[in-house]
Amino acid sequence: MNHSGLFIVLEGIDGTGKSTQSGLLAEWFRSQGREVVASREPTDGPWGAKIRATALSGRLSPEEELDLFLKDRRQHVEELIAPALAAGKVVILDRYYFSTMAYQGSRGFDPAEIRRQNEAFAPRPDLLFILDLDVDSALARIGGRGDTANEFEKRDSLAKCREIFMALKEEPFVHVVSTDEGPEKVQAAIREIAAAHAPA
Ligand SMILES: Nc1ncnc2c1ncn2[C@@H]1O[C@H](COP(=O)(O)OP(=O)(O)OP(=O)(O)O)[C@@H](O)[C@H]1O
Ligand SMILES: Cc1cn([C@H]2C[C@H](O)[C@@H](COP(=O)(O)O)O2)c(=O)[nH]c1=O
Repeated sequence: MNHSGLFIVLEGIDGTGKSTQSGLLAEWFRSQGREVVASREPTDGPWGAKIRATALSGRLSPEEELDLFLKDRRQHVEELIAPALAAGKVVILDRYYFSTMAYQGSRGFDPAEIRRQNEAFAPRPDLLFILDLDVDSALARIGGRGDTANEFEKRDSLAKCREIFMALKEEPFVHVVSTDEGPEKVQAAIREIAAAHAPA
């Protein structure tokens, strides 16, 4: 999909700092005078809400879960992402179909097939930041946030998710950023890469 906007996605296992960094990045682009649409997946729409409920009540079957994420994303692309990019805005997502590759891939689906299914309707981002942190540190941060690990945040599953994310690292639009250091340092690294790609 050709567009005049800038499409940035942040990915990584739970607790790596995606929400923190996407908020800071949106703030920075707005300070540069850019119009920004920041969003997340699962979305706050009907399908996304259904998915979020299962984080506490217990996960659906892998097939049902994948179906809901695809339904949520189709609505997200149609109603928010595609129109914003067409209008030349900066779109910043906290998770996208790479999370589907990782989390539903860790439940037995082929990540490459998930990617093919999604890229049939979901535009590939201009920049993908994979925030990387070891699983135990990520789980500790979830605890530090005041949350207890939910049904999506089991240690062994997150380790598999991390592997699937890292398998993307050689692709030209992918940038792996360790979040071992403080939020400000991580954001400085992200902004340096984003600035080099932001159209004048
Ligand atoms: N670089 C960092 N160093 C230390 N703590 C951090 C860093 N970035 C974020 N945190 C803290 O770690 C916790 C998790 O951060 P955040 O919620 O942004 O992660 P996330 O990747 O969006 O998690 P989830 O996928 O579970 O929503 C928060 O308490 C946040 O304040
Ligand atoms: C987009 C997407 C997300 N997930 C999982 C990953 C998370 O554990 C939960 C909720 O996301 P949040 O970042 O904690 O808000 O959903 C998934 O399994 N598949 C996906 O496609």
